[in-house]
Amino acid sequence: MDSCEFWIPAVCRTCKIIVLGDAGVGKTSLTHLYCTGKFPEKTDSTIGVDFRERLVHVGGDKIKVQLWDTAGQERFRKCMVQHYYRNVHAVVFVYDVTNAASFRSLPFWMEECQQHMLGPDVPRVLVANKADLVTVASTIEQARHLAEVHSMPFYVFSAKGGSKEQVDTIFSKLVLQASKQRRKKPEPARSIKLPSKANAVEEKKDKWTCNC
Ligand SMILES: Nc1nc2c(ncn2[C@@H]2O[C@H](COP(=O)(O)OP(=O)(O)OP(=O)(O)O)[C@@H](O)[C@H]2O)c(=O)[nH]1
Repeated sequence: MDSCEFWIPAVCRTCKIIVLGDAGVGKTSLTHLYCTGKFPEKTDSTIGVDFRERLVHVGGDKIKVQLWDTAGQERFRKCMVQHYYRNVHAVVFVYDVTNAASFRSLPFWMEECQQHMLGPDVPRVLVANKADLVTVASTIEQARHLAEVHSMPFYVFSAKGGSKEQVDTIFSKLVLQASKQRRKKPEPARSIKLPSKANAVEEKKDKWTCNC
């Protein structure tokens, strides 16, 4: 992981990426690989959400990539759903090539994004994970087609066998796209707003600038 040079003005931007897909498709493994460079030997079902971060340099900017590794199991996610979708800058959809049901669930995850006002301007990618276990009857061609229809980059990947460079390719393109997208958007009008105490923590998280 790159680190902030302590003597440089400590300002960077945060890019919030949510990782969505059925339980067990490898969301935790993928985000872990990106943030630590290693495939985790053991993972537990995510409850609610896990956060992982990595500092990267994109086109001269310092960006804190904040990954929201969401729970795939409905019972572990329903209380958190509203929080996942606040101020999202990019989305990673993951399915498991050995699990056709996880492929069939993709429209559900896309629909959920839409319901939470994530429009097509929010960059997204589709990852077909566990390619090391790929079988003849795999869904890869259908997934490639789905990605094309939704204008998403598509990656056939293995969090287990994939290298740090490969996982970096998936995320760095997404972060670059998200940061370009953000530049296009006008700054929100400045107004005086007194946040309630309950919202204060969430408000703080939503800001693009941070001290790190
Ligand atoms: N062979 C193989 N196994 C993988 C790969 N990615 C993840 N796994 C395994 O699949 C299982 C589930 O992985 P997780 O990363 O916990 O899946 P998840 O999507 O985060 O699951 P939830 O937190 O329940 O939503 C674990 O046993 C991982 O070791 C992969 O690329 N290849």
